[in-house]
Amino acid sequence: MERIDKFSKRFDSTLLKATATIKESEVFIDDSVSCDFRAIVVPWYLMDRVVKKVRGTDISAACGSGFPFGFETTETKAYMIRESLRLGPEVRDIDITANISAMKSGDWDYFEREVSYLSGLLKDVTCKVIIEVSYLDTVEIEKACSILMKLPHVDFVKTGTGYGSRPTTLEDVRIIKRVVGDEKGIKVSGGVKSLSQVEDFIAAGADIFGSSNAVAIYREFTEKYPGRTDLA
Ligand SMILES: O=C[C@H](O)COP(=O)(O)O
Repeated sequence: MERIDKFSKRFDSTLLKATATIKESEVFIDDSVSCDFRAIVVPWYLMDRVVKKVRGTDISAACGSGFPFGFETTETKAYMIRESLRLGPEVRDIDITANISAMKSGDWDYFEREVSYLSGLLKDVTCKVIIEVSYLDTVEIEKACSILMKLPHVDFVKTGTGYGSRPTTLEDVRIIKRVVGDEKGIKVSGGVKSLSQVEDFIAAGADIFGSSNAVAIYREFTEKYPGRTDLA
């Protein structure tokens, strides 16, 4: 797991709502760069703009594969990964959405085969797998995580897309943490809106966050803890 020593580096700052415009994305990218977040995510067809803006920094231009339901064929998802990596070395993260239908069907062989293949394409890039916990029961979350534990190139279990049926809960994170321990990181995403939520999630085992509200949360942090670089 990567070392995090700065609060801003806990955030993948995301703008993925359906109505995101080019202008809004450009302002969003500039604001996110100024906060020095871990990564920036905008609609895929605009990711080249992120790549240009983060060049020369350690901010990652993070791309998705199969967002937001994971329904594409495995080869289509592999193509999305290869296309993303072709944007440049600034793409240091790929967030793969696992096939939610396969998980709900109990087709865990498909889930494992697909994620194993796709994560294998990402040996030098951080690989996160979104399991969209809002649609899973406890047993399904545990099953998905136990499979991800077997896959060496999976770095993070990611909880959601922001398009699920509910925000991630503390209990979701506790369930994941019980299975993955310190072997995999946990990225909480979907409904993360405030600093107090972030503090509670970290206490439950979360490491990093995907949020469309990262700029506001970062400002809340700097106001609440002036002079601090990270949570105690
Ligand atoms: O993948 C990250 C999501 O876009 C986060 O969505 P949200 O912060 O709007 O819930």
